[in-house]
Amino acid sequence: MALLQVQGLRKSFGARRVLRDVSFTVDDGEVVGLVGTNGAGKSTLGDVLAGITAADAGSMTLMGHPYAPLSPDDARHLGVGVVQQLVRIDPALTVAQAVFRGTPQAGRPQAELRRQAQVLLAEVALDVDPDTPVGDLPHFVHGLVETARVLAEDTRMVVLDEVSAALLPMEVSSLHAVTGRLSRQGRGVLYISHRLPEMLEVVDRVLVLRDGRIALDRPAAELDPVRLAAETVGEPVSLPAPRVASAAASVPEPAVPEPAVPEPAGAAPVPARTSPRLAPSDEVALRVRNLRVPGAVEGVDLVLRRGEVIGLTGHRSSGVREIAGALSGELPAITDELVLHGEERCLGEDDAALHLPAYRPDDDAYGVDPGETIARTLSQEAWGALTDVRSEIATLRGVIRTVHQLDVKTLSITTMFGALSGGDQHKLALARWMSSAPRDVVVLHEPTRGLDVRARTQVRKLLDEATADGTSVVVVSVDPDELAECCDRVGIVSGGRVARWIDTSELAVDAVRDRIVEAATAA
Ligand SMILES: Nc1ncnc2c1ncn2[C@@H]1O[C@H](COP(=O)(O)OP(=O)(O)OP(=O)(O)O)[C@@H](O)[C@H]1O
Repeated sequence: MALLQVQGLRKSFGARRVLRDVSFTVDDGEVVGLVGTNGAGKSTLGDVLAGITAADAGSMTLMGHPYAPLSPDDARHLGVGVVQQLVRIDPALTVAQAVFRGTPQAGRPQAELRRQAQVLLAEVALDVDPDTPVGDLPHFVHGLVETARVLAEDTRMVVLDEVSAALLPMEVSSLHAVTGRLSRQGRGVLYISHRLPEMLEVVDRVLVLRDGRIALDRPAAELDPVRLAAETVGEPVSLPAPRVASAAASVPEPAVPEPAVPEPAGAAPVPARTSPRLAPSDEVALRVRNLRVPGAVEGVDLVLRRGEVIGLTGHRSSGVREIAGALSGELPAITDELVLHGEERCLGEDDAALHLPAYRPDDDAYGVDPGETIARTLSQEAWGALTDVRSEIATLRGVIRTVHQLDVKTLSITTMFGALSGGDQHKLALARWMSSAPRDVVVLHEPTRGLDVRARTQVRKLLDEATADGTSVVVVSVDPDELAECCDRVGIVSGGRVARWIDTSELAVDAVRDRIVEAATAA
């Protein structure tokens, strides 16, 4: 008998039919991956399992008993724990209180909870003091605190909704160790992720949610990331090409026409390749010599050419966040030399004025009002300045074009921004930010986080357009695939310095990813 059985689940939001007929099972001790494009309905399914939202039709059983939770507490009580995507824990709680909230242990003495929390936090590889207020933690840590809470609970089924999205490769390994432990305890795990190569390492079976149904249910051993990406979008996908290539090394388009429908699983899909772009110019957009942030950055030299994209990555305590903070002016910094757009500048002890515009998906609701419509969100200031119906029509056409180009799953541009899926919100927020940021030198934190394979290509196109216009970009990321796909060079930060630069030109994306992981692990 299956641990969890889901049969004919349906869920609509107004006219938007998200889950049309979803049926699947999860067995005791089984780790099942759930993938789908942005807006496919993965979190909606997680929310139904968590008792956050009710299905319109269909049935579920857990351990053979009817399962229809009325709230997250009810779901936990019945045996299902869910770590939600974009979870926000009450900032006033300490980490120990957050880990044990709602569990049978919650009433135990604080000292005991503190001790037990320390053990669970170590299991999820989270190096924080259990007395730290949750409000002091970066957002990505909330998912790990919730994962520690799941370990403290006595649930039979666990849903992990994009917990790995903002984690470093070594942190993902710790998460996978936790997943393995849950499985050995006989618990079932539903693991939702867009990071396909990593996901395939940990799951037994994969479900693809497409067009409101489970379009594929297959053992992980029979899949690879390229095939799975194709199954996810329902058509052959582009393999990311090296970002910069000489004409001789450029990868030709496939000679065979692409089939309109997906190949049946078992036959290799025909991969198209995105074209590599030309090398950036020799003109220096930013030169920083001996950048220091007291206590964190020991002396970093950066040279960023016009139209170039460089990446920075490293362990949490490597200093990479502080380098980014210094570049965007959030942290005071000192340099021996600073050249920005050909102009010599000076950063002294009292003058930390390097204010490069920075985009962060971590910002609450991406700095956008979630109650505002897509139309207003994308048209921004221009909306208030509209003087006649023609400019209004032109603005709305632009909004519709963006929504269409970015493949945002919505029936109308009057939909509230906050009602979009996490990935669709991120895509639109980034497009909005890129269109309003000065065409200059910018810092992007994890520009493809939580995006499906097609959306990653769209973001890369946005980057290519911006760099072709002369913008230079510093990408700060934990995800080696993102760095490999987006950057011309990647700096591995360790001990407050760039320990090594990896040149991505003319290398396949997998080769770059392997080098980044190897260098970051060694550092
Ligand atoms: N409360 C809501 N009101 C209206 N529409 C909603 C609501 N919640 C979800 N939706 C819609 O349901 C669809 C599925 O969203 P969901 O968050 O489940 O997608 P997802 O597969 O998790 O996507 P992502 O990978 O981007 O996180 C989206 O089109 C979204 O706009």
